[in-house]
Formats: sequence, structure tokens, C-alpha cells
Amino acid sequence: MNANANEPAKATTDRVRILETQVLSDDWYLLKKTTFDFLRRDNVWQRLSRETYDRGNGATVLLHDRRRDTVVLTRQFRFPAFVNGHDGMLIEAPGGLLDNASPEERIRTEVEEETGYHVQHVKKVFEAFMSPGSVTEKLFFFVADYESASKVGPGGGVESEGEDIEVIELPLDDALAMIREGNIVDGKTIMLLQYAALRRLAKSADCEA
Ligand SMILES: Nc1nc2c(ncn2[C@@H]2O[C@H](COP(=O)(O)OP(=O)(O)O[C@H]3O[C@H](CO)[C@@H](O)[C@H](O)[C@@H]3O)[C@@H](O)[C@H]2O)c(=O)[nH]1
Ligand SMILES: [Mg+2]
Repeated sequence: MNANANEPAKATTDRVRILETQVLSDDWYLLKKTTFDFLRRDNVWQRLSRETYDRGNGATVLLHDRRRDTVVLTRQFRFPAFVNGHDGMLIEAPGGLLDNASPEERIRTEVEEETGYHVQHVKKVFEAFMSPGSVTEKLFFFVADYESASKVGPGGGVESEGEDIEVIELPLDDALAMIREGNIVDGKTIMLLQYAALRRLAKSADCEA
């Protein structure tokens, strides 16, 4: 809503004036602190300072076998979750950073590296900022069909990069129960599993109609 209903709404770029950007850390990824003026809705410019953690964008995929109603997930150690009180092992949908590739291209390579499943077609279902107050990353979400015959390798990730990824195949219903029980606590994974549950719900409503 506009502060003054008679004035046309301003583009966001006209409401932000960047004054100074400071690199706080440029090691594995990039942490910056930016000072900028922001035009509030009441037409007052306010000086703000925000840190942004830039790791590029990422992609993730839910592998679903429609015939058996199973999904493929990964289990690996996540240090940031460990330091925040979780025991560190996280069950997640496979995925990773784009490294400048297209999301579709990257996710097919990543899923094979992490799970050993080769998927031909991936369908994009949505995009989301996962921590928009601090992390610049936008995540591209995909779903793909798989079957037992799609398994072409062991998966597990790249050992030299410190990846040690366990591949788990389980019924979709069991995965949904694990969210309720607090055993799946990763945001992207919860979003994809709930997407699959909603799609199943919509399909069964179609059948009843
Ligand atoms: N040396 C070093 N290695 C790191 C560091 N941070 C990550 N790595 C390594 O960089 C690689 C990144 O692997 P990817 O599969 O591309 O990414 P990810 O760790 O699964 O997670 C990213 O993508 C997800 C999207 O599915 C995101 O959800 C997640 O937050 C993250 O951005 C892994 O080998 C990881 O060990 C670091 O600070 N130092
Ligand atoms: Mg990964």
C-alpha cells in the first residue's frame, strides 16, 4: 500500500541508496556489511546497515517413485546444525549449490553424485528464499520420478570435499510421520515432502470428483 494514495508506487530500486559495502569475510563464501538509506513507506529516508551471507544459489529435488510411493533422502553431518544444539545428522532432500550452472543442469548432476540415482527429467515446482533476512541464496525446488532401475552408482557425495552422505529410501508416509515426530527438521525437505503430500491429496480429490 502506498503512503500517499495519489502518488504512484515507487520501484524498490528507487527506495534504496547504497552508501558503503564492506567485505567482512571472503573465505569459503562471502560475508558483507552494507550501509544504505531506505525510503520508508512514510517517505522518510532511514539509514540502515545489514550483513549478507552470499553463497550463490542452490537447488534441491524430491525423488519420488509413484508406483511404490517411496522417496529418496540423504543423511549427513551438518556442522551449523550441530553448533545450534542438534546432534548434527540431518535427513535432507538431495541438493547443492549451483556453481554458476543452470538449476536444472546442476540438480541432475548433484542428485546422482549424492544418491546414485540418474534422473532424466526434473520438474521445477517453486523457488524460495530460505533465510531472506541474512542469506542471499535462492533455492530452486524440483521433483523427479525415479525407480529402482534408475540407480547407477552408490552415491555418497565427494569424499575429498568432506561429504559422507548416506542414502535412505522410505515410504512417503514414513517421511511425513518423521516431520511430525521432529526427526526431519530441514526446511527444504519439509517443503518438498509436504508438496508431495498435497499433490497426492489433489489427485485423490480428482478421483472422487
Ligand atoms: N572447506 C570448506 N568446505 C565447505 C564449506 N562449506 C561447505 N563446504 C563444502 O562445500 C560443498 C557443498 O556441497 P553442496 O552439495 O553443493 O551444498 P550443500 O552443502 O548440500 O548445501 C547447500 O545447498 C543446499 C541446497 O540444497 C542448501 O540448503 C544449503 O544451505 C547449502 O547452501 C560440500 O562438499 C561441503 O562440505 C566451508 O566453509 N569450508
Ligand atoms: Mg549437497
